[in-house]
Amino acid sequence: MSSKIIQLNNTDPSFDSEKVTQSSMQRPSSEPGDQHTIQSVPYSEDDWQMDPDNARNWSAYRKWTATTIVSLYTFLTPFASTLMAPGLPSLNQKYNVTNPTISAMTLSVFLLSNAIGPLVLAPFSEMYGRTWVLHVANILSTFFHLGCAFAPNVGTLILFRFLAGLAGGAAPACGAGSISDLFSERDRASAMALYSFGPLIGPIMGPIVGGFITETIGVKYLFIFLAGVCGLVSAVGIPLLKETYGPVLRYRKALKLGDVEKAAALSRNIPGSSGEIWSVILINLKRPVTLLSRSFICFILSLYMAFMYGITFMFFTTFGGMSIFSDVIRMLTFGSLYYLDVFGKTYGFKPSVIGLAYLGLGVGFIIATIIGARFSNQMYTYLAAKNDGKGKPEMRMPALFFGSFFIPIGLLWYGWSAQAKVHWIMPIIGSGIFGFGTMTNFLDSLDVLSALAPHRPISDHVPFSLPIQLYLVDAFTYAASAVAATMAAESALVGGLNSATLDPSTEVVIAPPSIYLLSVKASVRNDIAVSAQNLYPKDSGAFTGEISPKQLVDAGIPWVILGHSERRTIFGESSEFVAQKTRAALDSGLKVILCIGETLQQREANETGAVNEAQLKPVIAALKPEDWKKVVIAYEPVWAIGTGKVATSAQAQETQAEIRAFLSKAISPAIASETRIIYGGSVTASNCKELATQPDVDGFLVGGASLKPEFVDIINARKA
Ligand SMILES: O=C[C@H](O)COP(=O)(O)O
Repeated sequence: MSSKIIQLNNTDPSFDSEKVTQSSMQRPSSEPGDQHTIQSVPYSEDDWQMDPDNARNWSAYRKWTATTIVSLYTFLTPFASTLMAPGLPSLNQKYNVTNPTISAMTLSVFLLSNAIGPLVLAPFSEMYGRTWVLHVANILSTFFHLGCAFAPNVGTLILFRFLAGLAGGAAPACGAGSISDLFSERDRASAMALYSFGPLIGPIMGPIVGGFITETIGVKYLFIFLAGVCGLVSAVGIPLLKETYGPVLRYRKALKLGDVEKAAALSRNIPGSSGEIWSVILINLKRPVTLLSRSFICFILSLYMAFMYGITFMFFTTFGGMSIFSDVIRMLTFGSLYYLDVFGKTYGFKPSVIGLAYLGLGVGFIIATIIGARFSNQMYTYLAAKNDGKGKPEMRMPALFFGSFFIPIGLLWYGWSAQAKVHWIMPIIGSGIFGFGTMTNFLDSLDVLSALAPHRPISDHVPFSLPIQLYLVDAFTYAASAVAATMAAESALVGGLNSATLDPSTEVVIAPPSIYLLSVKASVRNDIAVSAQNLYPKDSGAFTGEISPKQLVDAGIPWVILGHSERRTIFGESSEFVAQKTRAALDSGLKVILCIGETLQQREANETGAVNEAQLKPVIAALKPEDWKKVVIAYEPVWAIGTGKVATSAQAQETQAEIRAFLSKAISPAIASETRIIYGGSVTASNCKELATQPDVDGFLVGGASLKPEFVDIINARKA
């Protein structure tokens, strides 16, 4: 056989959300005999929910202090981005810049790197904790802004702006995750409102403050001022903001208590803990594209939010007084420099007073954060109560509709009153109504995403950037806190495989529990296929809880394992039923890993050959000769599965040669020789090499060892 299949069959419940969840609900996971469950959760989720160190159990004062600091960090990024806009002409003069592209780049390079920053920094935040990523990035920002202030030429200025934008990505990467750490879905809206206030107020305050600084003390002080503000926020933030991220807190707590074993087990819940950091970063970089192209919900929400941000920024530019910044936005949004200067030209406000016209918007934002957030929470609670107390992300939607209603009203009010040149307070009131609708809207769009994905940096809602918004959507794969730990395990496992050097002549198929099929498929490298662990042999009908062959095919899953000994013994599946499933799978175009094998009792009674033949016969009867191209037989002696008692290479070879001989006799010698027969049962890195030398062992079905780094060695068993 030219290739073999190594199949990762995750029967270890540290990767199985259902078992982890059950253990947390029904019994302490340290209960004897629950060895699989306790591997990655040494004390249960229930214990952690009650733990005073869990950020959700902190005092209200501590929680709101943390939220305020996070909001301050989040404010800094858009503030830094727009503060220099009014100073652009002076910067052009200072650095002799005549090329408009280079001039625009000094401003916009920040946005570019700020879009990339969260993709790189988010994995770090989940490995080392959110708080220190925020602190370190802000300290670095301070230096980068100073670099801008003292840049000797425009190239250096662009470089430091790029670096400042990159470091500024920490707040979008960690901010919303911190809020989710601190508040449950039900009482998160007000905190999210405070958190979202920074990103919305930042781009408004930036040009106003920037204009004053440029006019009064000079353009260089824009960056010195920024560095000062960042330094100040660090000075307040470092002592006051403590780590909020659960997996890191639990790990640190175990270390502090000197429980090295528990710490080692908990570290498995932290992505990248096995050193595959770059692979995790790569997955993060790919994930927005994957989700944007494969999830309609993510796509449509991202599109909607991008549209809303576009309208908001177009709206800002009509106030007047931010010449270059307004022009850049206008070019990007209208494609021309069509000019509106409502408060400058229509109402004759001086440039320094135009900034005050933004106060109407600010009032709208504040009312939205108070009333809109409360309305959103009440609506959510009401709908959840009607649904037996179970909240759903969609329950945020009515509040979003409510917010959306005020946006056109505000815009019409603003535009009409300005056009009619009625008193200046009227367009300001219109802007307030618009601000109220926008803020309520942002909160609810983000809450929908947040509810879908509480543990990811999802509401990285720094305005301006579609890539950042798309990144938020990454969180969509992380459905609920109960599975977050196992998802982290998935991420680590897939990350480890993605970064490994694998024998190209080995075909690798991984078979996660069904709940992870799609996410694993989306994140695993292309040369590794994904398999289901079971199916039901009907394409339609009322078979609640079962997965049909057609559903697997529709989901792009090419393989399925059938006849595993646990299906046969625990679920009483007969060989006839396994044959029926095999037929249905092949009819749908799936490939099958067909498990057979004897119990210890049967081996001791010398019935191994007869048992294997009896399990194969119904399948042989159900299949046509050409079907066998799509079938791999996995010989798994039941006594070797999960017991640590691997079959000797001689036992495996002898039995698998017998199976091949039987195929030869029952079907044909050609099919017998072409069909791959793999071995499963306590395969490890230390026994795989010898097993792999056997002529009738064409690969392995690996359970427990597939969850460890040694799985890569098993895949490479035939490599010298
Ligand atoms: O499903 C997996 C196989 O049954 C083998 O499991 P194991 O390698 O943990 O013994």
